[in-house]
Amino acid sequence: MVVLSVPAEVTVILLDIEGTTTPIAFVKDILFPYIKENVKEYLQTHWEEEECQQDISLLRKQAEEDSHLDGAVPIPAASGNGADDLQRMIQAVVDNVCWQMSLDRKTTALKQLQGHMWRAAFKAGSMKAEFFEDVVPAVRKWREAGMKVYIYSSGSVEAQKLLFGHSTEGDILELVDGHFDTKIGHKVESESYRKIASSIGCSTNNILFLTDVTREASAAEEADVHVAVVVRPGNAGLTDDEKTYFSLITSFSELYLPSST
Ligand SMILES: CSCCC(=O)C(=O)COP(=O)(O)O
Ligand SMILES: [Mg+2]
Repeated sequence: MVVLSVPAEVTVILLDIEGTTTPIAFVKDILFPYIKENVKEYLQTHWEEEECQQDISLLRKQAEEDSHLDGAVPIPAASGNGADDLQRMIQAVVDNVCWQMSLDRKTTALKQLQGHMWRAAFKAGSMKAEFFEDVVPAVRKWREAGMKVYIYSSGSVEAQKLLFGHSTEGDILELVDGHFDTKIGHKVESESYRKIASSIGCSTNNILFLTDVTREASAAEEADVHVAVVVRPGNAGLTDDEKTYFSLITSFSELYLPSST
């Protein structure tokens, strides 16, 4: 087995979700189709609720910022003129959400709505989050060795908590010391990692970030964060240069903590 030694200065392990702790297939084949199939009905049922109105305001603001993009879908402001107008607005939000999802966009607006929609499915027990089998044993071991474990995903903090709270391994939320999402900044921007370190109260070089996306790994590395790229079944392939440049692991069990036995 390949072993990757964790530098002695590392005290925090920061984990991506999709493609790192959790199969991309679970996200693409279960989580995302749930949104596409249910978004219209969800909006019709929850339209009057404050949380839903906040989600729509955020989506509308994002749609304005996106107006210069090819194929962008605008969301008109409410005119308050009857049922037809409401149905037109709902359809515009549905089309906007589907357009964003067709590009796998990671906007805070889209991720916030998705998190709110998944809540019902997770709480009803009709959806359970999948984790690779090495994840839970490794995280337990790291914590026993004194490491802090944080999550940084484009999925909203609320969605992250749903996944960890309702997994095929049971409720594993207690294994996580804290969560970050795109509210702190995007994962391909170095500044996000500096803000995460500052929020945890450590230096960036005390963090080891595990992700499947090399652009995220590069951004973290630019901020002086240690990184390893996680290679999992179903993940996007890496170029030869990326394979040479980055430390690669295929399982969390390949990480060796000098402080553990
Ligand atoms: C709580 S994660 C749900 C999956 C998701 O929406 C997503 O965008 C995953 O992105 P990641 O940053 O974890 O690769
Ligand atoms: Mg990922």
